[in-house]
Amino acid sequence: MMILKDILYKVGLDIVIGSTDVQINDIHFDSRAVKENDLFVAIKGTAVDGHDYIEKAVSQGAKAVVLEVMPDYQDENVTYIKVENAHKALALMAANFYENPSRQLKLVGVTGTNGKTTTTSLLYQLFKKSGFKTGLISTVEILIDEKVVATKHTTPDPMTINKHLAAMVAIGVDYCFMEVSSHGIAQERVTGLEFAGGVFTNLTHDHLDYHSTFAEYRDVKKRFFDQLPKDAFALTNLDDKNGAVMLQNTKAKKLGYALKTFTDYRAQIIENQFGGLLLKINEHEVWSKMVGEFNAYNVLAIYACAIELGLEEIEVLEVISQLEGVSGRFQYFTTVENRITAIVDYAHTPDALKNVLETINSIRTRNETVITVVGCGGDRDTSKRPKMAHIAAALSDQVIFTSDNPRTEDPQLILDDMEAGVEPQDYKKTITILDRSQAIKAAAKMADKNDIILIAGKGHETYQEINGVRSDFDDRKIIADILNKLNK
Ligand SMILES: CC(=O)N[C@H]1[C@@H](OP(=O)(O)OP(=O)(O)OC[C@H]2O[C@@H](n3ccc(=O)[nH]c3=O)[C@H](O)[C@@H]2O)O[C@H](CO)[C@@H](O)[C@@H]1O[C@H](C)C(=O)N[C@@H](C)C(=O)N[C@H](CCC(=O)O)C(=O)O
Ligand SMILES: Nc1ncnc2c1ncn2[C@@H]1O[C@H](COP(=O)(O)OP(=O)(O)OP(=O)(O)O)[C@@H](O)[C@H]1O
Ligand SMILES: N[C@H](CCC[C@H](N)C(=O)O)C(=O)O
Ligand SMILES: [Mg+2]
Repeated sequence: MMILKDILYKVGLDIVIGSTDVQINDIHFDSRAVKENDLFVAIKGTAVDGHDYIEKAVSQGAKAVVLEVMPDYQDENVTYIKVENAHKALALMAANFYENPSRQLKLVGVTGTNGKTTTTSLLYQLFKKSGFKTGLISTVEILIDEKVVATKHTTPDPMTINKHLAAMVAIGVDYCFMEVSSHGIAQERVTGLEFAGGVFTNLTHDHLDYHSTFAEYRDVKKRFFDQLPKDAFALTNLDDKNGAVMLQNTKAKKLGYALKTFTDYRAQIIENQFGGLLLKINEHEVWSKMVGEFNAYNVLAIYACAIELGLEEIEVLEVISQLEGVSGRFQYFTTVENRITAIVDYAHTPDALKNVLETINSIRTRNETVITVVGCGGDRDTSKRPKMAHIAAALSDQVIFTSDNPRTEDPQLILDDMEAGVEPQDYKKTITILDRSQAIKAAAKMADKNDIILIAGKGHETYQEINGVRSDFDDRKIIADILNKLNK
């Protein structure tokens, strides 16, 4: 409960009709959740306009409404507040409502197309192992130190973020690592949070349905760094074409990390095998269980971040060698009988798929066959479909195209979009099997002694969404069961 006036602190108000001296129980941006004495925020969304639900929210007991356009009909018992940007207002009000928890711990945001979950989860593990109470807000889960909370978004809405940050503060969490998605920045989900640091991983093709051009996608990511305070650090990957752009206008301390460019934090790959990476960071050799060149970037980023947050170099390097891989990211096992390796990876962008397949190709020791099972999500960027199919076919020996959360789309049409990207010389390598478990089964049947099966796109996910309905589905369980049944 909080007085409306206090909730509105620092929210620029255009027009106020009614009193701001009223008690507010809770804040909602969905009319369906509004109860007696709540505040409703009307948001113009991508599907509908929250302004159409103002009367409904009021009829359910809303005491105040924050909006961008004043309605013709106004209830005299309700306070109406017009703001310029309701997304921004919601974020600032959420921070006020939970008493600005981000200021009471050290919050670090990680943005970029790929590597956010990996980097934040490794940072969480690193700080836990170094003895701190730690928080994590990620695609896979939210962790309030050791308490696990399920999540549906990479970057949740501002009420959810602030609620969980407040729960972290309440139990004495010192550091929280969170993923900052481009949707999150564009929709102001992270506005009003005080960050101690920001990290940029990389920028490649994704979400070009939502951000209409690559330049727009890049500029949204940059906005996160533009908003960092002076005493924060801004750490960027200088081997990425857009790495330097992120720091152009930031007030924060500018830092770089790279394998190929001379900058503040540098690493060298000495060995890259299935068992992990041997890296040289600052003249020290460090072993990591993470696999592939792309993970060398993730490891270097967490090292730099830990140093910037004041941890001791030698201790950090020691802990890095103990860190485990992240759920559904290059998660693999090998069968006992025929030494078939099955890898489940969350590669759902062209660049991620290319990295994972190049990693597999560079570290396979014999002439094993690489069999890839991959699909593309429905109701998401259609332009990445042919690109992902092209990469899968070019870099594998056999490919099975299949479904990955078709959502409301016709699964066959998604596969048609994908197939259009396959080069004629690769046609004979590819087949399509709509049903994902059948596709995985076919891959398992094809696999011979020492072969490698990559199952890409779903990683940690435990569902398959078809026609808007989610059913239980876990790539890891399915491949393990089938290989077991086939006695491979
Ligand atoms: C495209 C997108 O990002 N949509 C997000 C957005 O919803 P929206 O703007 O589309 O909302 P809308 O349905 O048009 O409704 C507008 C407003 O009317 C309200 N409403 C609606 C109906 C009603 O009866 N009453 C009512 O008040 C809604 O609550 C909303 O406030 O704001 C909602 C609240 O924060 C999000 O849940 C929703 O995420 C949807 C479900 C989604 O799928 N988002 C994905 C694309 C996403 O956000 N992904 C990113 C990045 C993923 C990654 O690459 O890692 C993420 O951070 O997860
Ligand atoms: N630093 C990196 N550079 C390029 N590719 C990476 C990197 N780290 C991980 N990947 C690849 O991208 C996939 C997704 O990784 P991760 O889940 O860490 O990314 P994310 O940014 O959190 O993705 P999302 O946008 O879905 O939240 C991995 O499974 C791997 O294939
Ligand atoms: N956070 C990403 C994840 C995609 C994962 C893939 N399995 C899919 O469903 O498309 C998105 O919403 O675009
Ligand atoms: Mg993620």
